[in-house]
Amino acid sequence: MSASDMKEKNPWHSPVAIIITVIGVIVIVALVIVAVLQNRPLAQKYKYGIVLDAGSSHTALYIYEWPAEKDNNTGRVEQKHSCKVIGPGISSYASAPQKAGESLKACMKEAEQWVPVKRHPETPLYLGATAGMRLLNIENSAASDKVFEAVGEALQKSPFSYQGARILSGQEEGAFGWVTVNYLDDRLSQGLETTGALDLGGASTQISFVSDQYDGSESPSNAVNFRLYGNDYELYTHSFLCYGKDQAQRLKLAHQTQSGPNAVEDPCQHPGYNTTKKYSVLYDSPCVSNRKPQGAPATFLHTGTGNVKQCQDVVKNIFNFTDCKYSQCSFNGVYQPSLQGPFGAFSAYYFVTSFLNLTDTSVPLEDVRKKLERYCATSWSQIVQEHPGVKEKYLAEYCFSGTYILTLLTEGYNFTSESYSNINFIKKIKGSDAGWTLGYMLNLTNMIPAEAPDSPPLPHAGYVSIVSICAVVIFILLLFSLRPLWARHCKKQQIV
Ligand SMILES: Nc1nc2c(ncn2[C@@H]2O[C@H](COP(=O)(O)OP(=O)(O)OP(=O)(O)O)[C@@H](O)[C@H]2O)c(=O)[nH]1
Ligand SMILES: [Ca+2]
Repeated sequence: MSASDMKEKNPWHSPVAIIITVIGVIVIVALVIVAVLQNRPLAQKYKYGIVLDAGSSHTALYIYEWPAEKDNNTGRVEQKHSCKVIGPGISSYASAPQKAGESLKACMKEAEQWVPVKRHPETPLYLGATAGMRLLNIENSAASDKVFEAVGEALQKSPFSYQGARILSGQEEGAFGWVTVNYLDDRLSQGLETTGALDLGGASTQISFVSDQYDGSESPSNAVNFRLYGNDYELYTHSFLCYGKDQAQRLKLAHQTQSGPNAVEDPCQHPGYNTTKKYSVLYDSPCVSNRKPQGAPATFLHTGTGNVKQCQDVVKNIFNFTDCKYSQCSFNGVYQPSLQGPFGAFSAYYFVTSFLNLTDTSVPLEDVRKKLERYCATSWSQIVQEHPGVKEKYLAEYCFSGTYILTLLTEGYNFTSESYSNINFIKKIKGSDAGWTLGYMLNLTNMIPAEAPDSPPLPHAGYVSIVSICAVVIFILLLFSLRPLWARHCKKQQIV
């Protein structure tokens, strides 16, 4: 037998064997590629969104980040960075609107550093204004328009995709705060019992929670309906304009100055506190402007007596607990269903309680009151001496703010000694600030689906295992199918 004959008759060179081998190799390679690529977590690429929270007391910028794939995944949006704008809130620039725009520039530049350059044009940028601009709009809508114009001009110059600036309604502010807290806690995606949200700002305060008692039929204006991840939520929410802590302080002082316009002896200030204040500043807000005493002098002397019980009585005066046309109310004739579930309390609730070491709500309410009593009774000079790094503006307010918070929670919202322990004073959840901004962005970018997303039937490791097993089985079958050819080949070799 010639060498060429051998080559022709060699079963390894028969067309069937070659086809089987080629197909086998292709199938195995294809399966391995599929196993590796299928459902594989791709190299992480991120998308970004920016929200400016134009509050009454200041503006803050938040940058959010999430993986570019699977936007709908639970709890995947995280706060990457925040920047506090230097200066007051944008509503304070009513007489110099241009400065409102300029004040945002430093934080906008910072945002450019935090978001990768190639993502700039596709990154949405929103500005939401809250109670400060609501009040300015009531007082002087032309001035409020000018502030928005200036702010819009400044933001349009940024490389981001500017989506507009607007005033949020109190309802939106409350509802988006609730979405943020529950999203960050992964409660929405898992259909768990939700957490109520308590937000205390400078000019307004919000309460939002789900109650079995509330279906929106009584006081429909307090209802917000959501369908999120396949679950329906009927949320109760209310925003009290003028009951943020700065405006509440004005309401209280306005009440106090009614009885003697030259001086206010204030139980909510520390003994020894002594400052001359301008009436024009105190009454420069629609929350109190109609209460200015006739023929009041230009200034009044504000002194402290540091008595928490009397402070509580003065604070109670700013609430109306008597008028209620509903089955039950919080205050000022506003309907509120019975409190239910845990609550997250953020913004000034947290600033104040953390300063006063009162964030532990397992401490009985009576002990909390006693602690506050001791704090308020401490002389102003001692307070200043003990807190050298703290801004005097804040320092002068903690006695009032602590008393206001306890009064608002217990007398206003009807938290009892027992339900008080359901409150968690929080600043951040898993690294993201609690507040309305994240909920606002999730809503505007449609990032929370109404229906539960389809989860893959198997995790990535499961796909790889199954495909590997298939590949091994096919390889074994291939070997078996080639066995007769291999046997014939060996036989021929022996003959030769
Ligand atoms: N003690 C303390 N107070 C703060 C701090 N930051 C803000 N505040 C005060 O806490 C109150 C609430 O602050 P924010 O939650 O920022 O209020 P805002 O968003 O400007 O106001 P709204 O538009 O009513 O929501 C205001 O009286 C602020 O002056 C802080 O770091 N420490
Ligand atoms: Ca706020």
